[in-house]
Amino acid sequence: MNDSITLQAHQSPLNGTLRVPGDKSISHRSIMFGAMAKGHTTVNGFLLGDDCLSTISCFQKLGVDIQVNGTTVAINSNGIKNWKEPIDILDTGNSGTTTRLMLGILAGSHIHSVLVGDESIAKRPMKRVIEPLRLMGAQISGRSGGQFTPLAVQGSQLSAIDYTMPVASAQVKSAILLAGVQANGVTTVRESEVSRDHTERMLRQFGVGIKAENGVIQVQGGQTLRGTHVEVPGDISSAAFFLVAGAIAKESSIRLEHVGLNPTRTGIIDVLQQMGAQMEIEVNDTKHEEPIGSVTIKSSHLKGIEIGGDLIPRLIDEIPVIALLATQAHGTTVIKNAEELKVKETDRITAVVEELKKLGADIEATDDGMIIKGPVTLSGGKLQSYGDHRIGMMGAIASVVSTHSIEIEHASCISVSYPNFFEHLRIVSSFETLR
Ligand SMILES: O=C(O)C1=C[C@@H](OP(=O)(O)O)[C@@H](O)[C@H](O)C1
Ligand SMILES: C=C(OP(=O)(O)O)C(=O)O
Repeated sequence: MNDSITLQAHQSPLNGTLRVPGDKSISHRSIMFGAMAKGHTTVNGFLLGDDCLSTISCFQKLGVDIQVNGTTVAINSNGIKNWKEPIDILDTGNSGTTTRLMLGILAGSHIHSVLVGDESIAKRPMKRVIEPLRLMGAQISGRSGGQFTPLAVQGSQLSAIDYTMPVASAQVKSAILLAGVQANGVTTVRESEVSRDHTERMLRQFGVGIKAENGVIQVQGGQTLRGTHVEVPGDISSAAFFLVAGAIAKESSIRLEHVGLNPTRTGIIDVLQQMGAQMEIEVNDTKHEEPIGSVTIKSSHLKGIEIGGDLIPRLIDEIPVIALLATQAHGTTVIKNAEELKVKETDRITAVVEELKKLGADIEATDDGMIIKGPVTLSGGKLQSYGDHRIGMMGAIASVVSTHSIEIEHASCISVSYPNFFEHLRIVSSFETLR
């Protein structure tokens, strides 16, 4: 597919106000929980990205009535027990979240289904979800003993487990909790590093009793979800690209409004603060389950830092753009404990290092992250996206400081999480304001 995009070297100030599209993690869950619930659910600010559209199409194949009107979605369901068995495969596209959370949901249902995704999904590890689900009694088979898609799920009555997570993963945690809501008994999930907690927050919103304290989450099985209203904040993972752009471009100021500021997701803000970025944060909405606010960032003199430990799950998807940020910081930035990057849409350690090197960055891969030395003047060139939206956007943002134009190959993959990304990049580079 020839869908490359060339960005002229910008090197001028960036200015403007943006409202980034809805949070991807929350958008997925709003559809899943609305489909599981009895009654009517409305969603505001839904992300019309390819991944979330895959989630909608899977539930429509299960017979759930889902109406999309712009970024508002209405879901009418009689609960899981009334889903119909699909005669077609459920296509989860490029979405790890859809694939893994649906495994947990479908394992406890009454139906048979087959989950298939794209080439990237076929390489991503599913054993981490299948293993705990099988301990609950799930009947799942797939390639290599159920490690990879396509995966066939024969729904059955599940039993609760007490499970200690071997990896910090909100997808694994959520799959177990969503199976747990349907199981006999109390399911306990223990995490040593806290991962995003949207599932816990949203289950509460749907009327489910759930306890979460000090990394121990417990849910009693047999509870019924009740339809509700979900307000989706802007995605901080999308905002991250413009936070970095504003910090590294000269004489710039970018304001991002209506962004989700859930503390399990704001590692990027911690990193920018530790690097010395000029930033203002206002939390202006705490009436919904998820805190929402505005972040303004200005061109900054940045210094290299060490990023690792329990900060990693709080910024895992932002690491590609953080690596770009580090190329413009004074000193050395070390990113460690981030081996999970190897099993995302692509191996993001290799992809980031290879592509930033093409622009002249001083960056080297390590077993669990990367080491970046800065500041370095970035050149231009032809970059690969590897079909990975976050790698594509990292390359595009590099053009705000590069000396020559940057071509991004297969840039259409960016619509997985940020369909109007290039429009927003144009807005901040030409002083317009979007409301
Ligand atoms: O639960 C979620 O919505 C997500 C969890 C993270 O994945 P892991 O659970 O694999 O860390 C993240 O990388 C992904 O983009 C979305
Ligand atoms: C890893 C990501 O998503 P998923 O796991 O849902 O494919 C991402 O959006 O960066």
